[in-house]
Amino acid sequence: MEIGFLGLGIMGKAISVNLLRHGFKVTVWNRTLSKCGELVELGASVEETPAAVVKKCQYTIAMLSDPSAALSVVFDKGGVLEQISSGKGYIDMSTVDADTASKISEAILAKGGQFLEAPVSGSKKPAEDGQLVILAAGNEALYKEVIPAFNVIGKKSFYLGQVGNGAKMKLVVNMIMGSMMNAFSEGLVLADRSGLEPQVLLDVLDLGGIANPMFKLKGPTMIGRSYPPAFPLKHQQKDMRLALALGDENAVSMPIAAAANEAFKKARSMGLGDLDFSAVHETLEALKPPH
Ligand SMILES: NC(=O)C1=CN([C@@H]2O[C@H](COP(=O)(O)OP(=O)(O)OC[C@H]3O[C@@H](n4cnc5c(N)ncnc54)[C@H](OP(=O)(O)O)[C@@H]3O)[C@@H](O)[C@H]2O)C=CC1
Ligand SMILES: O=CC(=O)O
Repeated sequence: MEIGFLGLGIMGKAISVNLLRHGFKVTVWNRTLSKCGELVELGASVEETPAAVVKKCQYTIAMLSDPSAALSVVFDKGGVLEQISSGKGYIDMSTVDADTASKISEAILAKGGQFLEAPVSGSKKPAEDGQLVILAAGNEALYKEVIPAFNVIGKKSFYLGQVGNGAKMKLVVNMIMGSMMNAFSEGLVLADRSGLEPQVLLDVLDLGGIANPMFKLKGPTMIGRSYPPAFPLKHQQKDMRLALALGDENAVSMPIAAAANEAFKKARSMGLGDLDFSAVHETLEALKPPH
């Protein structure tokens, strides 16, 4: 199966490499074209525009930073819409809101193409290992056609029905994750400031009912105040913002998510947006050196 791939950031690169390793032919494009070099060394082809990728491939996957990037790659000059047509499928794995997914879907359908939104849960390492959770919605026939690729990309795919449901599910999951990260961070500081050993807190948490892979993975680096980006903080804040907007639309009060969003915004204002989202830890006053 020949797959086009648009967007070679942390996730797009890991997914494309994984597809190549499993024998898929992959043609890539990235806004900063120089980032395609590493993929070419691994056997990928490269094209100079999203339109050229879509022209070449029956199926094209996108993995882009946010709604504005996802829209730009479809609608701008040299974009997906210029070449999408009957018999071609476009699969957007970016985390966006339901309105953005619907706008893209309508435009692709108007040109005779097929559309699937397929945001993913899981970060850099699960992407490298083909262990993502895929939250697909839209054209069910296209979903079935691309299952061989989804089986390589993820450990489980969900088909969630109409376009928008994938985006909503992803935003709900990341709203919970962002809130958890803030509670975890406060707990690490509280343990430290009250005279406990944070590493022992991690051991206790890991044996109890709230043990989870995120605490296990991020805890040690947070204690060391090191935040190499797996999931950039600016994207987590974007997801909190979009989840809060979904809450507004549905009159769902989310005070905990709102507070978490403020913490991520504060982290961005401190210049931490490109670090891992666990860097929200640095916003806590207690971590700052005394004056
Ligand atoms: N990292 C993670 O753990 C996870 C991320 N996600 C989601 O996946 C998506 C990608 O995340 P990630 O790979 O981490 O992000 P990165 O910031 O590493 O990569 C973003 C990608 O989007 C491209 N891009 C940004 N703006 C534009 C634009 N205006 N036009 C065209 N391309 C653009 C970038 O191109 P360029 O190289 O030129 O800047 C790059 O290829 C996001 O929606 C994120 O929320 C979902 C699950 C996990
Ligand atoms: O969107 C991020 C993730 O870890 O999932």
